Amino acid sequence: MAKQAVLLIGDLAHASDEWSALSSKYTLKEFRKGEREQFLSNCKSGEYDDVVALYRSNQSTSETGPFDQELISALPKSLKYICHNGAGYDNIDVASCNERQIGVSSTPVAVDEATADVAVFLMLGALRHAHVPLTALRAGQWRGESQLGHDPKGKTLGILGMGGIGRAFAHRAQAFGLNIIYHNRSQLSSDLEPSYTIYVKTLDELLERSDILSLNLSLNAKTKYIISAAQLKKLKMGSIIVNTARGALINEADLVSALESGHIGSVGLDVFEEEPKIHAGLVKSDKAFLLPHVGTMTWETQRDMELLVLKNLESGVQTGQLLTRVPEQKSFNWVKDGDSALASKI
Ligand SMILES: NC(=O)c1ccc[n+]([C@@H]2O[C@H](COP(=O)([O-])OP(=O)(O)OC[C@H]3O[C@@H](n4cnc5c(N)ncnc54)[C@H](O)[C@@H]3O)[C@@H](O)[C@H]2O)c1
Repeated sequence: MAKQAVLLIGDLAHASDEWSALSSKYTLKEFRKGEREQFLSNCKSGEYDDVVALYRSNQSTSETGPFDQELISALPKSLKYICHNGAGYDNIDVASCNERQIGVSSTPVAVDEATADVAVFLMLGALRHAHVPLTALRAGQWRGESQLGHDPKGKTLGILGMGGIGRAFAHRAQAFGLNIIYHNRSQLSSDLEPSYTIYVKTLDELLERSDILSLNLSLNAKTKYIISAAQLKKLKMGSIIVNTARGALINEADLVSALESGHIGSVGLDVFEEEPKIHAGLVKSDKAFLLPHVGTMTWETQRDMELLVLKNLESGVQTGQLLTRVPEQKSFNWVKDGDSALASKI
């Protein structure tokens, strides 16, 4: 019997050997580099007509463009699984995948620790206005215009979105003596909810009580601009915002106005509304501690993410189950539930 085919889109940096080893079981096809038009044309020509599962990533969006309705409708009829490398998958039109009954997995869990580490780094950087001494030192001005910062101890940290990264951040934040409150779509079950956190029922209450607000929820049509001028006003004067989730959760222009007025004391941001473009008001602000979306950029985490995508791909092809299927697909009757016990150990 002919081997089933799997397709790699974009590059692998850490799991090339594991990918190559799959050739004993599957026909390996690759679209490592190219343009969207070329990829669409390959789909139409029948080149991928035997492909059952594909590997893609946030990075490979630069080769194919987003997996939007146009691209998903061009994918071969044989395709059953899109195994995505990235915890965020806002560049995949999941609704179109649902229509075609294509399963989609992402890489939660593997990203939690590294991204939470960056959230801590950003929180401390924002509390200390670290941008000023860092740039002064390299300009030969020693401390330059550095001013006193703030301690985290005794402040209230409000976490919006208490998933894997939110919980990993809470775990770290506890060590700094912060009081931790959170708001989530629903309160976490007792086995998931850390004992040192308090659930608040509304976003408004979270905003009103927080000294530091951390965004840890996913971006979708409902959460875009969840923090805009009206929500920023509800935060205390001088409060701090940390965002490691997605830039478009915050209206960046409103954020810049709030920073300029002093209502927001400082920000620590890893993500931006129109990456790689950054609002000029943020770039020039001494109150903004900024990183260029490096949340998961460690050797260990990048390798774990690549391996998890390959595990999803194999699990899909072998058993019909994805280990870390995106939550939007969990209620469909064509979905076979993954082995959640296994997924939680990854
Ligand atoms: N900076 C980076 O490099 C980086 C790395 C990994 C992930 N991320 C981003 O972080 C986000 C969170 O990742 P995660 O793995 O913790 O996701 P997750 O799915 O485990 O958690 C998200 C949480 O947000 C909650 N939520 C969703 N909508 C909400 C709403 N309207 N109000 C309140 N809560 C809501 C969900 O209930 C869930 O508990 C991802 O979606 C991704 O975009 C960024």
